[in-house]
Amino acid sequence: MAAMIRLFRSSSSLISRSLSTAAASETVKSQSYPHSTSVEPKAKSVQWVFLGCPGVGKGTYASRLSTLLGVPHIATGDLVRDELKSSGPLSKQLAEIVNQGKLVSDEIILNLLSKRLESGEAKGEAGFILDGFPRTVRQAEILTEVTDIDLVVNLKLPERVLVEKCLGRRICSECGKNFNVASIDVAGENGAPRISMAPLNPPSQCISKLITRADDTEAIVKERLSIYWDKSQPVEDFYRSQGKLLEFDLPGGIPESWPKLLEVLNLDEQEHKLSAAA
Ligand SMILES: Nc1ncnc2c1ncn2[C@@H]1O[C@H](COP(=O)(O)OP(=O)(O)O)[C@@H](O)[C@H]1O
Repeated sequence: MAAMIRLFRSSSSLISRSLSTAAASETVKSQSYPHSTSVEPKAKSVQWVFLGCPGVGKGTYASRLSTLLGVPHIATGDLVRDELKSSGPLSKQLAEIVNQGKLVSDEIILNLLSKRLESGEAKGEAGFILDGFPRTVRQAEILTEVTDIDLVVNLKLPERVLVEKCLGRRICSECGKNFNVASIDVAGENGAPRISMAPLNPPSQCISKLITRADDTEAIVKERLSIYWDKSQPVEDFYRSQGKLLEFDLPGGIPESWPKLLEVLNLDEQEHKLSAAA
């Protein structure tokens, strides 16, 4: 136990050093979130967290917002998968955990995140959109100890849609882009609206190179969902009680959801300006 605490301490102090540098740059403060926003993207560096079940689209929307706001999108799932691809000593140990849909230890995640933040700091990165972290209340507490989070966006979809989306997910092994071959049309239950999502098909040059994540099988997706309800949903309550949680029910696929998300974040004007300038 003492060894574990020492490891947490050293990991959090690493994170602390990296994050406090990011925080030293001008940061959007939380007073206007989650009810109304007045962000001036690019001019300020946000420190946001994306929460949501496996398959909800955290990576998609966090990545789009990171481009719009000029801050790095840091996904701990990607850090874990990069480590898995390497031949490092951690790789075999991680494969067993991840392929069963279980959570990696806080110690490993904090080390991977610290390394990523340090390399970003060296490149002059400021702010961040975190995706997949924090995933436990303990991780959220550690994050609170080391920096201020401005806003936590909680993306939501019905469970049936989540499973179908995970099973339809494909990645091009060459260009790394994500696609989804699922054609989703789920009737609304208990007064919720119907949800339809057209497939996001790959271009012809990617078709022969598509791969599926080893943890995107039906049994493992269900295991990941049950771990989410058990370990990660309390993180929603953690941030809700701090008034930082912005709940966002996705109305459909990217064409329907992206403009609505920009609207609730008060970023729609900004996107118009950017697309007009492009
Ligand atoms: N913050 C974290 N804590 C523990 N394990 C994590 C964390 N982030 C990622 N992982 C590991 O990496 C896997 C893939 O993460 P991610 O791509 O975020 O998955 P999901 O699609 O389930 O949201 C997780 O199932 C887990 O094993």
